[in-house]
Amino acid sequence: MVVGVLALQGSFNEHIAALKRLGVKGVEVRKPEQLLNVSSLIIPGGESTTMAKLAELHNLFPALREFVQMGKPVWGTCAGLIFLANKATGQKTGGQELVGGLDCTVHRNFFGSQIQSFETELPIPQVVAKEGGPPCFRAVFIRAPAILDVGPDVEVLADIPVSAIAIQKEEDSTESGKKVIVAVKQGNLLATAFHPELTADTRWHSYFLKMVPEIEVGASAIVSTSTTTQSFGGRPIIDFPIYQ
Ligand SMILES: NC(=O)CC[C@H](N)C(=O)O
Repeated sequence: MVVGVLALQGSFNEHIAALKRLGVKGVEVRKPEQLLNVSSLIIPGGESTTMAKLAELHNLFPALREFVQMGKPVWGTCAGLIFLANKATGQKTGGQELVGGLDCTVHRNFFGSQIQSFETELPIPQVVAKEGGPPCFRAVFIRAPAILDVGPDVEVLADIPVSAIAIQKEEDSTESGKKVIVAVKQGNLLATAFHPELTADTRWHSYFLKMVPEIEVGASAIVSTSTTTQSFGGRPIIDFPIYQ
């Protein structure tokens, strides 16, 4: 079986390239019927409201919801996390359609706009326990969401302290100094507020593939990640043409 990558907008090519490094074929999914041919699905980062409008246009939401409810492994990165959340705050006027299934509330742009994008080293023991390698992962946050609360069946894989800069909207109940959740797993669902596909470390993709029974995964390749960053007030800012 092959892994589907929702290819409406955003970083779907980067996910396909990461899967290829693991010897797994990723196929672009744009139509509901294409979901019949894949064993699992990655919903990439991008612009979630644009992706939602395109998904509506292609009548994808009913099929995506059925795919999740069938227990098929689905991994949402950034905008993909927003897609999977049962509830999203900080939406644009008029809101956006969600696939749902992940028992959490996500703030769509918790860390702010493009200029507040950043990267950091995140310790993620549950993934290291399965994949080995260094204890930390390079986490690339681009106009990133954050998970404000989770239900009882959601396993928190990573969280980070909230700096004052990160609090963008008065409705955020999270005061500076508290933590927000940025990676979770709930049964067949995996979600990260950051972009492993934008680094050369394929351990996240290998971890996800181990959730897919039909797929044999080779050893994950850990290549030192060197994202192009420039510092801005001490916070490395990601300069990713893909998101400009
Ligand atoms: N890098 C991303 O996927 C950004 C997602 C963005 N917060 C949005 O809602 O569109």
